[in-house]
Amino acid sequence: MERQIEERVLLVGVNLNKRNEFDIESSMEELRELAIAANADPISTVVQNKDRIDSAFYIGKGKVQEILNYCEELDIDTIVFNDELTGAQIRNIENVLERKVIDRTALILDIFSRRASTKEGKLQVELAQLKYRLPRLTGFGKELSRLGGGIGTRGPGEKKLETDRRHIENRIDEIRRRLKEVESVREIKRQNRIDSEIPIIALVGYTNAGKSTLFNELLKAGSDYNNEKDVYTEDMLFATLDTTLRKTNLPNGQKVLVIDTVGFVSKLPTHLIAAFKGTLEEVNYADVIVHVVDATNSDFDIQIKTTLNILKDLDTENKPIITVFNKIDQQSIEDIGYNIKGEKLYISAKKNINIDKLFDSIEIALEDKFYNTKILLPYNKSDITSYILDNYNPKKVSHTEEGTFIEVVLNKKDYFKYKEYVVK
Ligand SMILES: Nc1nc2c(ncn2[C@@H]2O[C@H](COP(=O)(O)OP(=O)(O)OP(=O)(O)O)[C@@H](O)[C@H]2O)c(=O)[nH]1
Ligand SMILES: [Mg+2]
Repeated sequence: MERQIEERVLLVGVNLNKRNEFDIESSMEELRELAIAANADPISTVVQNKDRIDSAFYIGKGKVQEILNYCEELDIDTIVFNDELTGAQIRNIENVLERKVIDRTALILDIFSRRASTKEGKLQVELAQLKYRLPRLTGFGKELSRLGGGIGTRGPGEKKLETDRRHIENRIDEIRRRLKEVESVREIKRQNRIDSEIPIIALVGYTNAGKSTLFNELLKAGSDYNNEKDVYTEDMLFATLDTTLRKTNLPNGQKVLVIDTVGFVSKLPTHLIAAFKGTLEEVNYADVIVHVVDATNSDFDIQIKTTLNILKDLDTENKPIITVFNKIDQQSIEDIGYNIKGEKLYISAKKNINIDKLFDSIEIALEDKFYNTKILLPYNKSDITSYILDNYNPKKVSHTEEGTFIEVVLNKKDYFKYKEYVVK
């Protein structure tokens, strides 16, 4: 475990009063939760109303002086800004405050660097961190870190982030090469999955919506469910960072793959979106997308928009989307009243409310790719019988005089291949 650093942080934001954005209180609250997720201790918040961002200081220069007083009074180690800063802004502010200054992007990258667990995830986070750092090299005064570490100084694993341009460029090249290798392995696996024609259900949505909780709940219906394989869930932003993919079966017996994905957040750093496109690409191959929404969050409408925008970027527009308003155990349906295209359901992943309805909707969405089949295989066709028993989860198997009778949901390819054995 990493040594616990009690980094005392001050959160700073600018209220531009733009429409269609989070209101500033929600945005600052989200920044506070992000700071907690990075193990920091958010001590206080400062917001300035402004018409536009100051190009030299982000906030007004006078405000920076005011913040210096807070920093001394409150014994602040680090100041976290709610938007991405330029290298010059970081340098200018650090010169006045004589403390480490980081922005929302560095904060998010820091959380990701602590949590990424797969080889690919770690490489992607490091790449995103280095690309973020490259144009800001002069802005980072490592010596200003009063704790000798903390947010913005960590890389995945134990590695210290590099500060030398040439080293960074070399490291970026090396990571790119290594990522290519990992990607080619993933491409082979993906091709195998496409060939096996097992349909894919992808759970997507804003961070903390309940995707992982729903993932575990959906897998419970599977015939070989084992709770030791449950994924991690937590009331915290970015509990999940790596895509998890698991095989299971629907109540109708049909085999499926379910994927749990990283959550989205507003102002997701562009480098990180690029980096995580790799793992999110799995969503491109999904047959159904289940968009999980936290119905108890007062900003769920903006969270929906943020998610849909990122999905659009991923080229998933022609896929069926089922929107599930989750946490309905804590929110009345009448209060939701949100208009959205496609199918809507109200569920609780935690309290198992309406999960059966979600299964029905998923089965219907997959219907045209699959056939509810009754098949009778003579005993001299035992190779076909074994193939079906190995690859499907039949609803019923019985041995009759004429052969093995199987009731099963077959995929299109197999249905037509074995059509001569289908019984009405
Ligand atoms: N009351 C209530 N809480 C829920 C429900 N579903 C999930 N939660 C809680 O919401 C929090 C977040 O759940 P997760 O499943 O980790 O959410 P996630 O979408 O995977 O979040 P990230 O991986 O961080 O993006 C946890 O504390 C869950 O226990 C629900 O139906 N009702
Ligand atoms: Mg999760």
